[in-house]
Amino acid sequence: MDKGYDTLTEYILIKYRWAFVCVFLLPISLFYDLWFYFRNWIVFKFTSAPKQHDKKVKYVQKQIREWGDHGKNNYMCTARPGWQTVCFRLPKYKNTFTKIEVNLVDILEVDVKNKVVRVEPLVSMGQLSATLNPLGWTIPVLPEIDDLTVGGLVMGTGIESSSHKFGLFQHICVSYELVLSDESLVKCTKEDNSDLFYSVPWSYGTLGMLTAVEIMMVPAKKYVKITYLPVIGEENIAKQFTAVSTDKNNEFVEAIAYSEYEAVIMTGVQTDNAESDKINAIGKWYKPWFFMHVMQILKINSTVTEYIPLRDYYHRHTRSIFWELQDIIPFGNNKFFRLLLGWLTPPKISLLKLTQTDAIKKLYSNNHVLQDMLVPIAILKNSLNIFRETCNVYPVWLCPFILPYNPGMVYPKSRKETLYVDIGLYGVPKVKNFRAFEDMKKIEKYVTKVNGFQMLYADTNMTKEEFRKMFDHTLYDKVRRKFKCEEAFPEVYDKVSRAARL
Ligand SMILES: Cc1cc2nc3c(=O)[nH]c(=O)nc-3n(C[C@H](O)[C@H](O)[C@H](O)COP(=O)(O)OP(=O)(O)OC[C@H]3O[C@@H](n4cnc5c(N)ncnc54)[C@H](O)[C@@H]3O)c2cc1C
Ligand SMILES: NC(=O)C1=CN([C@@H]2O[C@H](COP(=O)(O)OP(=O)(O)OC[C@H]3O[C@@H](n4cnc5c(N)ncnc54)[C@H](OP(=O)(O)O)[C@@H]3O)[C@@H](O)[C@H]2O)C=CC1
Ligand SMILES: CC(C)=CCC[C@@H](C)[C@H]1CC[C@@]2(C)C3=C(CC[C@]12C)[C@@]1(C)CC[C@H](O)C(C)(C)[C@@H]1CC3
Repeated sequence: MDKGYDTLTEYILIKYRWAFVCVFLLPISLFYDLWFYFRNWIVFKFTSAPKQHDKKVKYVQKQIREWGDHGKNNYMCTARPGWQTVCFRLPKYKNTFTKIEVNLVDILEVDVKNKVVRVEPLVSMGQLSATLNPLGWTIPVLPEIDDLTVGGLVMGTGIESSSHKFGLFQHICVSYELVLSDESLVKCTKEDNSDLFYSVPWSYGTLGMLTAVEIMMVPAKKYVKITYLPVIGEENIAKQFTAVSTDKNNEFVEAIAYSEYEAVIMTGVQTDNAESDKINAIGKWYKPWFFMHVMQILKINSTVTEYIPLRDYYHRHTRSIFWELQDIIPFGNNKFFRLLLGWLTPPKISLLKLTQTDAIKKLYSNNHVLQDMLVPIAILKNSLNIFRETCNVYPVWLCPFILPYNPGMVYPKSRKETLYVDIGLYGVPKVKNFRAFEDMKKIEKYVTKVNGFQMLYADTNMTKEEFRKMFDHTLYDKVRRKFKCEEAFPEVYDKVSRAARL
């Protein structure tokens, strides 16, 4: 038995998680997907969603009224079960708060004239790209995990390789409709109720219940022409990555760093015309995992160009859950496994969460890093060095984004639009004697010092004071007082801190 496991059962549950995943979770994931697919298809066929919307919003209002009638004696949260969310842990508060059913799952209107799509909060990214792309449209920032929802991305945040042009998910949203704690339904935009509009992003459901969102649309083309540029050398990586991120001709920019010295920078533009010998439908079940495919290009060490079908590009990290699936199904990228069972992957993140044992949770808590840190791109090299010294996790995901100087919790302290970069650390730390709490706290302190931000789907070890230092609560506090949120919802920190999550 390997060192580090307390019991034989713990050893088996962790080492052979793949057996459970392959035999049970993959087929269950398939049925789960099919069910939602057909349910949505029927909704679409009978175009009943817009009519149902008002009725469903009234039901949200009714539940909030009842909460008021019952003396407002505890906080409210959505009734969405914690295991369904794209977040590492389960929210503890779902057991104690009043749960409001916000069962709004439909795309309401595709308004081609005004280039806006109106959606309900439980619409997922997979659903949105499947619906809009065949119509010749897309949203400018489409975060890549299929199961991410509009509500979660608005109330938290979302990022994608087009964010260097368009910003974070909230920056492509035109309006939000919310039911507030006094059961009133309000719509907010940059012009109307602007304080509320700017306070909603990163508020994690602590201002009201979101019922609809209008999102900008842009035309979609058939392919993304992607150029892979292998880069060697620390200095070069930061320099070239910054250069391509500031070039607005690039519609998509991301990089994967495989070590301190090696990375592949990827830039893309949409096109309808492809050279047929260079088309690569990376989304097909038998194709290698995307990060492995990119690693091969690093080995070739010369620039490669390919044409990837748009939806395959958007969901390129879905099949291997970035590089997380290799720890769960170690042979998942094997050619035979892909041919035979690749079409069943990935297992649903929600079902993985639902079925994980305490031993696995302990392992991920103590010996796995799952974090996205957002820092100004000017200090990319220094940040990579600090993260490597502290946890040494590779591959590292790099995704640039523009952060406008808008009111709210997250803006550049320089008070002018600034290019930032999301540094995604997902994997097993290779430093000796990794101490999850202390080492991540060190990183959080560094990120605050450089005016950066932590993505809050991940664990945060900050205290409330430290959290308030990273995220400016001035406008948020004002809006909470104005809309009487204090009696209805906890503060963000009390929903995302370690104490609030299991
Ligand atoms: C509210 C609504 C409105 C729609 N409007 C239109 C329309 O105006 N015009 C049109 O042609 N089609 C519309 N559709 C149907 C949708 O476009 C089809 O689901 C899609 O064509 C299937 O594409 P695919 O086979 O490539 O998906 P796949 O490649 O099989 O799906 C890949 C992944 O995308 C996600 N996904 C795909 N489809 C759905 C779905 N329907 N619901 C939830 N998740 C999904 C899943 O996560 C799945 O894992 C609508 C669907 C909905 C729910
Ligand atoms: N590429 C990317 O950008 C990625 C982003 N993420 C992160 O994943 C999370 C989104 O995951 P997802 O599963 O979609 O969302 P979640 O269910 O995790 O929701 C996130 C938060 O939004 C609140 N919320 C969701 N819907 C509503 C609503 N209708 N009204 C009020 N509050 C609402 C939830 O409140 P409550 O707790 O009350 O349910 C919760 O606090 C975000 O935090 C995002 O930053 C993760 C991976 C990739
Ligand atoms: C900004 C971007 C692109 C963020 C991507 C974040 C993903 C890599 C994260 C989000 C949720 C996440 C933490 C998750 C996991 C891996 C990394 C994920 C997918 C897994 C599947 C790892 C295995 C775990 O046992 C468990 C199932 C709990 C989690 C669930 C959430």
